[in-house]
Amino acid sequence: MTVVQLHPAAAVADAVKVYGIGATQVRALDHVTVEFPARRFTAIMGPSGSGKSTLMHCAAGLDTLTAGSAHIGGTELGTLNDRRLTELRRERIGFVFQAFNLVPTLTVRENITLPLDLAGKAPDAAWVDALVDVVGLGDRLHHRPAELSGGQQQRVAVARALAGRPQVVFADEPTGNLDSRSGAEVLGLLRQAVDTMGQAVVMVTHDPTAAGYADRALFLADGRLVDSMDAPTADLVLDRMKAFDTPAGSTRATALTAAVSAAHTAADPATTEPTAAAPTAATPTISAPTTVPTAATGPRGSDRR
Ligand SMILES: Nc1ncnc2c1ncn2[C@@H]1O[C@H](COP(=O)(O)OP(=O)(O)OP(=O)(O)O)[C@@H](O)[C@H]1O
Repeated sequence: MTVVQLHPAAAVADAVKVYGIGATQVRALDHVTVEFPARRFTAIMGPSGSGKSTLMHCAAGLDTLTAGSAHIGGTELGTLNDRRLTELRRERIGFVFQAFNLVPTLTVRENITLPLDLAGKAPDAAWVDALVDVVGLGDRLHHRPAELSGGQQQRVAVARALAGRPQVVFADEPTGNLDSRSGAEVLGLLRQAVDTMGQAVVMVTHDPTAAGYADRALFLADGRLVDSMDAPTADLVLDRMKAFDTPAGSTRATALTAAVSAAHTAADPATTEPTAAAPTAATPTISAPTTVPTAATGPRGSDRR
């Protein structure tokens, strides 16, 4: 029997990020090791300034590490020149930002296919149609972003992130500008992308309710990975976040650092993918959904167990 070496969708190892020099130096990441498995939804949480965005930006190749390494699949980002890194971000990563970041002059459909157009690739019409159905914007395809609600715009952004069948979608506070109902729709879409399309999703959030949609929540404090929670619920995450506000919580966070780092270095064979077939833009890692849901999926805990 052939034994196949497996890779997570994304990972950082012993990641250090230092901003500034001398007295103004900030250690935003302090020896963080974490894997983001394929087909899993990971939430990154922690107090303001704990390094969440820095971790996401370095894992996604939007920023460079001071020390340590970052991988997308089997590719180490530090080995790529600027052109290859840009290609990798365009072809293997989907992004969803708090501010939607749609192009105002383009229609909904044009925004969804923009990453493919920029890459000079013909959109897979059946796949785009399936995404449009999933995000429920079939009657808005020729509208411009300004003619849509915030929630609708973010649903377009999610469809755009999924359009190229990326290896991983990074979402930075995707519900930060939305009311709770629109936020729930967007989170349901991300959950659905994981469950029905096999997508890996990594989301930075302050919101315990949002983290409740994830398979695992990671907690950062002072640039360190200090805790993790499988099958998080909003209440459990809220309780964990409250602990950061107390001296005891800080102490506990410090004590947990080593254990959590060690746990995350262990590969998860059930949720990783073959090295020999490390996906590229040409490797279909996501299959089109066979059914088109009529409503956004709820939090992981309520609809899957
Ligand atoms: N470009 C930068 N230059 C200097 N310091 C920075 C820079 N970006 C982030 N930092 C610092 O690094 C630390 C981590 O910032 P980061 O934005 O990653 O935290 P965060 O957990 O995402 O915070 P928030 O929840 O408030 O968005 C903070 O102390 C921040 O001030």
